Amino acid sequence: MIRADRLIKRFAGHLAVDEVSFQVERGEVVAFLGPNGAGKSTTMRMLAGCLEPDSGQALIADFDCHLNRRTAQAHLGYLPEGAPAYPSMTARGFVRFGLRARGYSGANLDEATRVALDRARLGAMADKPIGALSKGYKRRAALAAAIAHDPPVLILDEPTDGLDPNQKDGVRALITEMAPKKAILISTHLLDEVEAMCSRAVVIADGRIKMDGTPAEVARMAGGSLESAFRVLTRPLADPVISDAAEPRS
Ligand SMILES: Nc1ncnc2c1ncn2[C@@H]1O[C@H](COP(=O)(O)OP(=O)(O)OP(=O)(O)O)[C@@H](O)[C@H]1O
Repeated sequence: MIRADRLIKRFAGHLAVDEVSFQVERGEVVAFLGPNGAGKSTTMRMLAGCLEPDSGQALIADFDCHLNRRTAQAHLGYLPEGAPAYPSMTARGFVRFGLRARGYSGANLDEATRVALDRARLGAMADKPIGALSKGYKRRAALAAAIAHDPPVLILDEPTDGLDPNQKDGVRALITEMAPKKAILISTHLLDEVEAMCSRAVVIADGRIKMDGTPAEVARMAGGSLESAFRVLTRPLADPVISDAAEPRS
């Protein structure tokens, strides 16, 4: 359902994404892991059809994200980094706006809006301007808009960023609930999140894929802990190599 095939992206000569390839099938929740600046958001933006790759192909539900962008995006819910871009709109208005653009109207529009706001737990905040919401509620407004049309593919860039622990649990539960019918790619820096809800982890550093496996397989390559594996796999090239790969850096 999601396919990155040798994606390459340069910014002013800097190679941000370097021949990245992986796939996500229906029923999978795949974690996209990597240090700051590794190339996660850039890859996700290319998969979402928001950024053109220099070369390689991004496919959503077998549709090319650039040659066939509108059809690909019809199958996709994308939560970008940060907050929705319309601070004077309410969260409800923002969700309705997105649904209308996708052709929803009348009772279907009302029902899809109600379900999305409910699933993202907006509560009374649904009718306040987005600009007046806290960071966590802004994030939830964006999440509601991403899932409102019940797409088969979700690309969620740090979906729990800015949420308090209870709300993090709520979003994880929502992702787990949606997982059987969807292909879901999430980026996160929270390794407990990966163990709690992801069936696979793709690790990226310096724009290149370092490992693609189940969380247990990734953890096993460095003594059984995801944190140690993350450190070993994403260690800057200039760092000295530790003789025992099973030991995390201090
Ligand atoms: N629009 C842009 N113009 C120039 N450089 C960019 C642009 N977007 C990203 N980059 C660079 O590309 C590299 C990858 O950035 P990206 O945002 O994809 O990383 P990331 O893995 O999502 O990081 P983080 O975990 O901090 O969100 C970085 O070096 C970043 O500075």
